[in-house]
Amino acid sequence: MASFPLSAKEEIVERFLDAAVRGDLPQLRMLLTHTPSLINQTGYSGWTALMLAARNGHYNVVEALLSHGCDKLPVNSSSQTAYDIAKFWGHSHISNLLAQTDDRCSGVLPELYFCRETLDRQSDKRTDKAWLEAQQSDPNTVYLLFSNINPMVSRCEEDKSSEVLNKLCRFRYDGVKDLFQKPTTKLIFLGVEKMNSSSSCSQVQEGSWEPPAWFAIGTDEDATELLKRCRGKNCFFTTFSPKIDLLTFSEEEAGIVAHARAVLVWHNRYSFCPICGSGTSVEEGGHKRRCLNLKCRSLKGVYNTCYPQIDPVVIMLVVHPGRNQCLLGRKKSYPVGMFSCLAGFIEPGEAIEDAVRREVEEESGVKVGLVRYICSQPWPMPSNLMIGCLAIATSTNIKVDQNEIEEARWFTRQQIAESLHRGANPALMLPPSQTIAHQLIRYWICKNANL
Ligand SMILES: NC(=O)c1ccc[n+]([C@@H]2O[C@H](COP(=O)([O-])OP(=O)(O)OC[C@H]3O[C@@H](n4cnc5c(N)ncnc54)[C@H](O)[C@@H]3O)[C@@H](O)[C@H]2O)c1
Ligand SMILES: [Mg+2]
Ligand SMILES: [Mg+2]
Ligand SMILES: [Mg+2]
Ligand SMILES: [Zn+2]
Repeated sequence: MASFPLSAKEEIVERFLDAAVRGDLPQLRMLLTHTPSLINQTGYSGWTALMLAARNGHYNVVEALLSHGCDKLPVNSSSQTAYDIAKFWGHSHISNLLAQTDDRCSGVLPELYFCRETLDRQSDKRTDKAWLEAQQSDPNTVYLLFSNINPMVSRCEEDKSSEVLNKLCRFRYDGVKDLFQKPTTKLIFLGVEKMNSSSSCSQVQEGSWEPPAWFAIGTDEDATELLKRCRGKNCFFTTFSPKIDLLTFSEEEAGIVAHARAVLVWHNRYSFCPICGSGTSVEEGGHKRRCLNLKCRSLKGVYNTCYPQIDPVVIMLVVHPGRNQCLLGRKKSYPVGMFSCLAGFIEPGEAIEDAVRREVEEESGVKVGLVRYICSQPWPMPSNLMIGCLAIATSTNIKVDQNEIEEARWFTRQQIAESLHRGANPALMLPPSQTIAHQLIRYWICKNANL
């Protein structure tokens, strides 16, 4: 077979990869110092230096590559990451190293967006009326304002490179107390601040530090009037494209928004007793509604209609029986090129596993066998609980239910890894990292191909 001379660039890539194969750390370091862009390059074999070092058991080379910020996500033509390769060849010290360092190939999910419990909910305090009243007028208490279920926010101008764009507007008692007089105002006790490094040390030591309480206020007052309380600051309510706006809080604030929105939307929907239609009173720091009709059945025994409701939804990454492809679908409403995990509401009397199997078959015609729960995420659009699973398909033919989704397709690990690694490409855009769908997909890619 004729061989063609290598270009200067190809030659240096091959020298770099050869150093990784041989475990020649000084040579590898020298090349990397001269040409840092070599780090994630692949040669003719389609393997990166990390894969080659992992294959040949060169722990120190893997370590050096990782310390230079090497990407662990790329896969070879057999859809194996460096982690898979190290594991396959029995280099457990290397696969352990690849699994430990950072979030991405560990097969361990990072904390999900909307999941951080920034406040201590102190649910026992919800029935302590005197304590709640004292907190309301306390000058340290923090109030968040919601127009309907949308929080008042200001644009974060400090760090333009950050993904955090919106910051919750915080008010003190004097700035909002007039709203308490209105009968339609809802006041939700969200919890108290957890002690952290910013809590005053001397006060904590003396035991005199009382963590500030946080409340959400839901009001139907005119939004423009409400915004005047910010005195000219760049504030607004997240009414426009709520999904996008709600994904641009800090992790700390996202969890608080998820809690408040789900409770407020429940108040909006359940202002009258669902059992007898009478009016209701609000109790327990906004976490309960009691029917005012003394003869109502809801006052006897436990009625879940008295408490905030959430809707459980299954969301699943369906894996091909051959393990190297996954099934993603797109709704008409998705941005062009975006595909995501299939999802659907759990129906009454249905177990999670059955809901997964039914929704996948309804939407794509694909049959599912094994279902494994992975993680969950509150999804305040407005009050879903997303239950994330991996599911193994037992059939592969796709027949889409056009009412629910526009298209479903099998994607290879390579296609997914490339989209995660290089960002959106015209063929495949994955949902943003704040979604459980994205994290399930990443989790599957980062794990060993054998589930
Ligand atoms: N966080 C994520 O990554 C992510 C990804 C996909 C979907 N989701 C969320 O999951 C939810 C459900 O997904 P879906 O729309 O594909 O569900 P789905 O496939 O069950 O289809 C929705 C349809 O089912 C019916 N339905 C049945 N029970 C319902 C209920 N309790 N509430 C509302 N409608 C019900 C309605 O006709 C509705 O149009 C969506 O609202 C979406 O917000 C989140
Ligand atoms: Mg669906
Ligand atoms: Mg469905
Ligand atoms: Mg459904
Ligand atoms: Zn009633």
